[in-house]
Amino acid sequence: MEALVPLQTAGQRLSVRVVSPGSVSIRRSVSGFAMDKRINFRAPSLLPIRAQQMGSLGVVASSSSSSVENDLRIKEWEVDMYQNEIAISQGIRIRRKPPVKAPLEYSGPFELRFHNNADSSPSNILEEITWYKDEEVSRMKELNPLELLKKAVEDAPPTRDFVGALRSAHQRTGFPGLIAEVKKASPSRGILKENFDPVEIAQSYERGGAACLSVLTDQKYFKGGFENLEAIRRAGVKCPLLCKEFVVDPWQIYYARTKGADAVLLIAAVLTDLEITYLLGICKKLGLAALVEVHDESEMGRALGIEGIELVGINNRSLETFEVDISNTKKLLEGKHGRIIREKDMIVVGESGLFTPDDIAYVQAAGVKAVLVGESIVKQSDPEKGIAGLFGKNISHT
Ligand SMILES: O=P(O)(O)OC[C@@H](O)[C@@H](O)c1c[nH]c2ccccc12
Repeated sequence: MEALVPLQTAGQRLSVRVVSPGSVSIRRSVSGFAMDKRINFRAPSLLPIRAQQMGSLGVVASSSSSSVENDLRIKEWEVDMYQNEIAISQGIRIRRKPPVKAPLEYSGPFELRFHNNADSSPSNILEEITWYKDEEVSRMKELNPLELLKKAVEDAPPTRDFVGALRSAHQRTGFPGLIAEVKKASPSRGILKENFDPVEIAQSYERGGAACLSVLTDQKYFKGGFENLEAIRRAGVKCPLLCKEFVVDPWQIYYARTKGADAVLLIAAVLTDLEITYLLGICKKLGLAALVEVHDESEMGRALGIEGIELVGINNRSLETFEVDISNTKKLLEGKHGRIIREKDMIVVGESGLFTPDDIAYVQAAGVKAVLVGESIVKQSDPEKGIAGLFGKNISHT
């Protein structure tokens, strides 16, 4: 992807280059010296339009470099503001970056609006994680450029069938297929397991009859890591693996694929419909399944309107308040939404707060064909037995 927009202004040259689906690099050359600036975009598929908008700089740029820089800042800021507007119109409360005041001399469509949303501390934990992720991903991208990841993906072994594994476990056991989570800690519960050996836990889950595994890769808030995903895959575990991450950029999907993931999580509270559609396309191209996670009616409605979703997760925990209520799964599967899900034969995953055979029976009666469980099984000294305890029955293959 090399969309080039060369702009000639007095004494200097600007060019905009698309470096990855989510970012462009702007190069300013003045008398032989080049300076690069990277801008990340919220809605990557809007990129060609954005690049054209950048083109208008050619008209507004003057010979003074500080004014060119300010024009750039204004464009960058406006792009963020447009993207926030789209998110707000879809009922998304999570802001993807800390709000920034309008650049100097700004006049335009957002003139009267920026102070409404100018609180610069995150409103909840999900927003905090999202803001941190944005920075973290920018750093990681520098170390692992997309071009290299794309090459690595070409040589990567094929992915395993995540959805198929859930369906066949459901058929084999008569219970919802289990996605067992390798989880050391969480912001709401603190450390769940002190002597945490991800490979041992994964193998124990597999022996216990888990259909798939979920591996938390977020380091800062969940004490996870991509090295856990890699190690579990390398240890010969056969269950398909879900990379449990806060995806805000397409680059993360390529990265997950190179680290051994078979599926990724997409959180509807953070991503716009267009982003979900775009990221689903990348997953498909890379042979990955996508678990689209919703928490309320509005997110469920959005997810059902997006073409090509096979797996919907209903999180019983609010990532904004940490409140857990397993009746959320039932509530979101009643009425129209439940009907659409049955018609489309989608798999719904009941997520979080499941501890007992009664809990499993409750969400199964509500209509889920799979469950995602962390705390209640990871905490057991023998996670394999933890699974039998959770279902009230041994569900292993033997
Ligand atoms: O440990 P629990 O309550 O069984 O929950 C597991 C899983 O659902 C939870 O970890 C989870 C669901 N969605 C997420 C998104 C990000 C991080 C973590 C999660």
